[in-house]
Amino acid sequence: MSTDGQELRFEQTRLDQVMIEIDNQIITLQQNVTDIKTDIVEIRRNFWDDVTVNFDDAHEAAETYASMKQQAEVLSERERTHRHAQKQLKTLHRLKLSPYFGRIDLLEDGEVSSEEIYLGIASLLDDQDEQFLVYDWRAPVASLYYDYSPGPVEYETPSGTISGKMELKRQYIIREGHIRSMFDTGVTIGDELLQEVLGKQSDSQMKSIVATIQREQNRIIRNERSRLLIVQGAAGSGKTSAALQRVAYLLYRYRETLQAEQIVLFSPNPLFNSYISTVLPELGEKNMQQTTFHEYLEHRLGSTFELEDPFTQLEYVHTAMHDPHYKTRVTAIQYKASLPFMRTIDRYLETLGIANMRFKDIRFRDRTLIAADTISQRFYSHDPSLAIPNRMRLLAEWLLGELKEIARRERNKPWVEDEIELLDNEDFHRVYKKLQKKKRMSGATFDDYEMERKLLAASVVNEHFAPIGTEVKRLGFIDMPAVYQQLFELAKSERSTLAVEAAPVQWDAICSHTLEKLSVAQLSYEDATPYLYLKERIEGFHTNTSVRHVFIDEAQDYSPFQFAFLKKLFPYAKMTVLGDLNQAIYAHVRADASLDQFSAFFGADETETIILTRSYRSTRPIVELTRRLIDGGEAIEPFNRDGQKPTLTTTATPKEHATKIKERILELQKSGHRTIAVIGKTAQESQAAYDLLAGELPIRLIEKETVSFEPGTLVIPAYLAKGVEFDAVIIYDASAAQYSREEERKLFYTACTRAMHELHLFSLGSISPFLGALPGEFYVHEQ
Ligand SMILES: Nc1ncnc2c1ncn2[C@@H]1O[C@H](COP(=O)(O)OP(=O)(O)OP(=O)(O)O)[C@@H](O)[C@H]1O
Repeated sequence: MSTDGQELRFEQTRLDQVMIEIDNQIITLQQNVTDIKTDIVEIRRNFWDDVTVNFDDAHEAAETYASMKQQAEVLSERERTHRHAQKQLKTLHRLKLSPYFGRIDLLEDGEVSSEEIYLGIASLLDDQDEQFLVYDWRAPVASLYYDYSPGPVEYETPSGTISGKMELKRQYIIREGHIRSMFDTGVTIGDELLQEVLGKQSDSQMKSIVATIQREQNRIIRNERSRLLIVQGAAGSGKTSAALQRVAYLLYRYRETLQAEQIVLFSPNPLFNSYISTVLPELGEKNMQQTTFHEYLEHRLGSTFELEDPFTQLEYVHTAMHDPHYKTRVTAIQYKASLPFMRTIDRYLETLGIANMRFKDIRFRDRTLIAADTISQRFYSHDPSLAIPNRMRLLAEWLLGELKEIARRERNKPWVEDEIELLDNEDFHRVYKKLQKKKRMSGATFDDYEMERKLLAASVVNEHFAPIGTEVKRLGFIDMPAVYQQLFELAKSERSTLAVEAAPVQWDAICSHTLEKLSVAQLSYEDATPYLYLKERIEGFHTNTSVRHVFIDEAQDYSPFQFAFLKKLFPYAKMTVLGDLNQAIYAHVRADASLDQFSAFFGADETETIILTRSYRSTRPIVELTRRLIDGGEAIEPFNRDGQKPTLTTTATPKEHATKIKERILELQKSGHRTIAVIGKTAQESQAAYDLLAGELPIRLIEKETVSFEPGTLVIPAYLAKGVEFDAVIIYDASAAQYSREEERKLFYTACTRAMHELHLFSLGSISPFLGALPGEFYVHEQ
């Protein structure tokens, strides 16, 4: 229902007043900022003038120190105030663009008149600092706006529940100081506003959704109780959006204790990182830490192995069906992702506590200083009831002591003499000074030459031994690759005492294949987490205790093994995992997997699951088609936004195929779409598509290394398009040749659900059975 002219005038007048207030505050604050800056420059310039420097005696030195400290404190207080004022100024400028988006009139129980509460991206107080002209959308009272329609309401505050009656709920679209439209809304947050927001052209960056957060999404954003929050949501249902607004909410709610650095988001790929990077700054918050699971693995394992990335693994799964090892590898991918495999490693660790731990010789100049056997004997001489990492630490201490002894003996070796001859003047000078100091200190007289030689020898040896010591401190004497390799050797041998839990029938072949890879220092993606887990259990877990919240987006792509690992890694963090099993594209995700598997990690009491079924990204006709591609798709509700039906074009030859796609791209460009994506099944197919199209159109190929994209036309493999969206999507080849195996269904679904306004499918030859199974009414078939 739209409101009448008088109301509109009232609202515009109020808005004008708020705009004037914002301008006034900007002017005052700007002046403040300039003054503080002048102060800072002044303090820096005169820092030493205002400090009395005198080091004549201990008392004067202490005075000097105190005066310097005081001056430094004044400076840092001014700098803090400056940063704070700058932040406020930025907030005011953001408010100026659109001071608020909603209003609720709340009559609290026991009050005689209602309060008009305006909601925006930040709070704004009047010039007396008394009345809220705008409330931050994260304030407790603001939850009413998202949770209720007019009528009886209640909300939680830190001091208890407040109840009352909501008499009005209104929404605005404000641009440059003018109310462009306003609606009084009912149950959901205005369809009109959502229609307007969702109907816009996409960008290469995600936008914030604070003005139109839906009730279910609000439950995710404001959830504070659960240790583990699981969000299962259809494609385009706002999982990522809810996650990001949740970060903003947590930073506001716990602003005294929580820093952005204590929140980590695991995202599906580097491109996605840049896609979402502007949302939090837009909301006036710093970005949380962002990484991909692979980046983490790489950081921990990169130099030991040639580490396969998940996209290469995916590429293999979708292109190497004719490889004789294919079945073995796919089974290995699934098994190594499982908890039975983790438990097998746990059992292996128990056996290592008793025998078979693998060590490296500590070597120097082609000589063994301490043999692996000696290290092993020492390791097993420790009390076996001590945890392995503790025994390793004791071992490292012992080795450092041994090395010190060896270093002392080493000083008389001929190579040391030779190196001394090669030393330059500076080294001699350094030793000479040391010698003088020693003499002064001891008051002794000794043979300078003899002493100098000794010192030089010690210095030469120490320099060579320092890296060995560092390596020992890093526990580099453990032969980790051999320990991991041995797991497969032992598990394979028939006499093995190591029971492999739930071993697949191809286990022997898996062992042989894994050993082959390891022998050339290659670590497959499926081995990376188990390897790191084993390493951590031996060396001691590198837990991160400062992180308070971990967000895992696209959680369906994480294996139980990886999730268990992450839980150990962040022992004090609450977890928010968001996913959609219909978009599970990795081979390690079992067909019967469910996000509920994660709940076992924390137990039912500490876990909450929220299901999002409404899809906002795509138009109704697109959702009508895409939801029929998957099992259980009838539960997905399209948001009622109209648009063209998807099209399907079948072509007979590659030439015709390329021509038709080119024509379609040109049409889409003409009709004003900002982002157009040609989505290939794999990198291989995307490269082929790019080669065909690039000569005649301005088009960009997105590869796994690409970290950001600009609006325009691009070719992208489906797995890199995960989490991202485009105005128009062209499925490069929706033929049976590309998408017919069950494993390809989810990849196909993921690709199609990237479209916001238009979806065009092209098929070279006969169409995919996934499409063939749909009634023709869901797309327009073009020849
Ligand atoms: N409440 C909302 N108001 C406005 N836009 C919304 C809302 N919820 C979701 N959207 C929009 O819908 C689109 C999809 O949202 P988002 O990417 O967060 O979904 P998702 O569930 O993470 O999707 P996917 O799993 O397919 O990657 C985005 O353009 C987002 O801005």
